[in-house]
Amino acid sequence: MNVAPRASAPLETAAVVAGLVRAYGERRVLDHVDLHIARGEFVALIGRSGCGKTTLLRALAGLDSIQGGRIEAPRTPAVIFQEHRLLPWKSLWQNVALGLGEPGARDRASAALEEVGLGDRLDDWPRTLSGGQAQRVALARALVREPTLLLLDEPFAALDALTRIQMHRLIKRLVAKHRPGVLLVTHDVDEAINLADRILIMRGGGLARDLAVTRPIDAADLRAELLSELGVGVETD
Ligand SMILES: Nc1ncnc2c1ncn2[C@@H]1O[C@H](COP(=O)(O)OP(=O)(O)OP(=O)(O)O)[C@@H](O)[C@H]1O
Repeated sequence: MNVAPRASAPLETAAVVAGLVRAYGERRVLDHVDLHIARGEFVALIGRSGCGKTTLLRALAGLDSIQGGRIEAPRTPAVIFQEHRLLPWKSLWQNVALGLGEPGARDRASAALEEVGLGDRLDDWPRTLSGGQAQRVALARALVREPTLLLLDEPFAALDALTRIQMHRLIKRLVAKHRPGVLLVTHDVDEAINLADRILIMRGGGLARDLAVTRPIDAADLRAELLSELGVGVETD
């Protein structure tokens, strides 16, 4: 029997959010938010301080209750925060292997640490790491479980500019390889432009804009558009 090939493979879903409501008392921070993230897609979420970015990320992570709507993700999402959140009393490989279970946990942790360039530091302690190295371990710990959804809450914000560039390259490479869907919360417009396939602008309890980033891009134009959307404007002197 001949089976006709499908014209285009359907996008594998990393997360679906429909009609999401998150409220503190009477105040709705998220007011009917809809969002779809596909596997392998890198989505950046930007918006003014206090608009609800972290609230959306925490709801997706299952860390907070929601007051309406639904969130579907095929597997438990992995989350990386601004601080590394490594356990100081566990070695690097033990941090990465947390919850993996035997057998093979050390080997899997070792391979994950190798991927982030720390394969020679397995038995070291978190306190011996720089900020950038600690975030690499957090990345290894997130990816070792092959999550279908990776949630990033400003993980590069506390790093110096050069380390941030290195981390951008690393995460781009690892996302292309492991293909989780990614939601990155960031204040940094240039970071969003550099990393994302789509940039969402959050405003007034919802996603006000959904901009596809098609490369090659005119970064200056996109930057100006994003700044204008964020109500910052561009200096002209
Ligand atoms: N536990 C809480 N109780 C009451 N209000 C809260 C709570 N957590 C957050 N909020 C409010 O919800 C709104 C959204 O907060 P959220 O942290 O999601 O914003 P954000 O966009 O991530 O901000 P920032 O960019 O400054 O990190 C803010 O007005 C905040 O004051």
